[in-house]
Amino acid sequence: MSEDSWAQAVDIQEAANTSQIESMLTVFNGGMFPPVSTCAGNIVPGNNDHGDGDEVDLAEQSLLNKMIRRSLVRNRNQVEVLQRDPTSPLYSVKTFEELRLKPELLKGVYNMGFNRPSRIQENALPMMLAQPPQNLIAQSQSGTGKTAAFSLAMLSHVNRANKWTQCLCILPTYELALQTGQVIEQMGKFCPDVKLAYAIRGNRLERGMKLQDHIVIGTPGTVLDWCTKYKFIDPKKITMFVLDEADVMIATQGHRDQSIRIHRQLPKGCQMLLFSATFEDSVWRLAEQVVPDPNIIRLKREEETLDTIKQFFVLCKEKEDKFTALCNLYGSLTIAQAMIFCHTRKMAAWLAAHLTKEGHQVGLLSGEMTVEQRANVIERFRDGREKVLVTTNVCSRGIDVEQVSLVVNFDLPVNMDGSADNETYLHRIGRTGRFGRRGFAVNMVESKHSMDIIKQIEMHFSILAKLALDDLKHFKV
Ligand SMILES: Nc1ncnc2c1ncn2[C@@H]1O[C@H](COP(=O)(O)OP(=O)(O)OP(=O)(O)O)[C@@H](O)[C@H]1O
Repeated sequence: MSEDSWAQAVDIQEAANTSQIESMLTVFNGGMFPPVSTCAGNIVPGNNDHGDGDEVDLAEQSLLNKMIRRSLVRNRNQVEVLQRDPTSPLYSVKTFEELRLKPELLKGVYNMGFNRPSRIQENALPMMLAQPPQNLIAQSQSGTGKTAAFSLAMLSHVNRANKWTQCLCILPTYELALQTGQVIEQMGKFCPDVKLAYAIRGNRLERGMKLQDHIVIGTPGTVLDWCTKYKFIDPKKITMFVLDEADVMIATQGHRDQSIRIHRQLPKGCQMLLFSATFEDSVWRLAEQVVPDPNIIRLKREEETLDTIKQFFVLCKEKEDKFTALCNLYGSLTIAQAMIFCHTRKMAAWLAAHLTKEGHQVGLLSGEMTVEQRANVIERFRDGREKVLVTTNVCSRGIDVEQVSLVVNFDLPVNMDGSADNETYLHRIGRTGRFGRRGFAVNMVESKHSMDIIKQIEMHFSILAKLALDDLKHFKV
């Protein structure tokens, strides 16, 4: 891909964003939204009627508690059932054996407790392993096994006899790089001679050394330094380049610039694999321009959300009201584990401090913390030592903690221009409902603006109202 094609693609993307924003503003100004009613802590189904008239008042928080409890009990055989349901993203026709994985990788997969591939694994693996190598842009819902899919591709791809880096995988955050590296290590447990290195902040190598690790996983800034400044990696020898959370990697300015600079050094013909749960239309077009002749796996809009995640919103008056609502929900948060998303670091710190003052034990993870602090918080959360994690968008993507049954959007996700950030919404709620598990997402709505945001999200995915009404049918107590 030439520098020009990146630049041209970026222009098109920015133009598309502008028209999208304009159309959103038209809707916003159209006065479609009824006034926000103020019933702090009441869980209201995400119905089209947002405040007056026939809204169903579910004031008893116990209802959500009961729903979560029941769902957790029912979680047990959910995966097996879904993997036999042709409409599920976990369904596959083939077995792992039929995907022709090397025996040591098959052993690794089964050792992780995977019985059958998911749809994305079944479809993407043959494309990623084909000869001659083929590029791929792939979209699949959150928690459906994308990480496992490209990890298997990298482990299959390396030639162990060659003692240099052959696969490069970049992702947007430190936590995600660590987590994905751990998946590769687990999956490659029976391929001990395949080596992996982490190009992440704080991992310092001796100057002048040449990496012999076959796979390098990391964040774009450090990977770039390792390729250009320190020359630990010879980028000309890379034959597989993976971008996870590819939409942010190619559309967010900082990541994009670094990804371009890394990509420019790779040899022509290096296989490119792009994965994400979301690709906004303009970003998809951008991806198609930067990846030569790609295979494509793309979801329809209505397939993007998972039926297993039930979504609600709560009407509140102001920040303090949201806090009261959250405390009322607290019993539900700690049944399994919960993640609470705030818009800013300041708000996350405020919320964590107030919850702690109320006697609740919570973890706090936000971008200004040191990498050691961040690693420590996420490890404690993974181990269940903290059942509730208060965080920002830094944890919205990719983090895989299977016990998370509830996501709370204390602040709804918004773009810089104040419009709904639909992609981040999907990633945030996707921290629950991992690989067929049931999950709940509760959105705090406290102003006309946030009601507008929830309405935009609801319209975008056409999902909130339908799921909530279904819930009422099934869970009425
Ligand atoms: N074939 C499988 N069988 C059983 N469990 C699986 C399988 N593939 C992946 N998993 C598990 O499902 C969970 C989600 O997988 P993974 O993290 O790969 O999803 P993802 O699509 O990358 O998610 P995200 O979009 O959030 O990044 C993980 O805990 C993983 O171990």
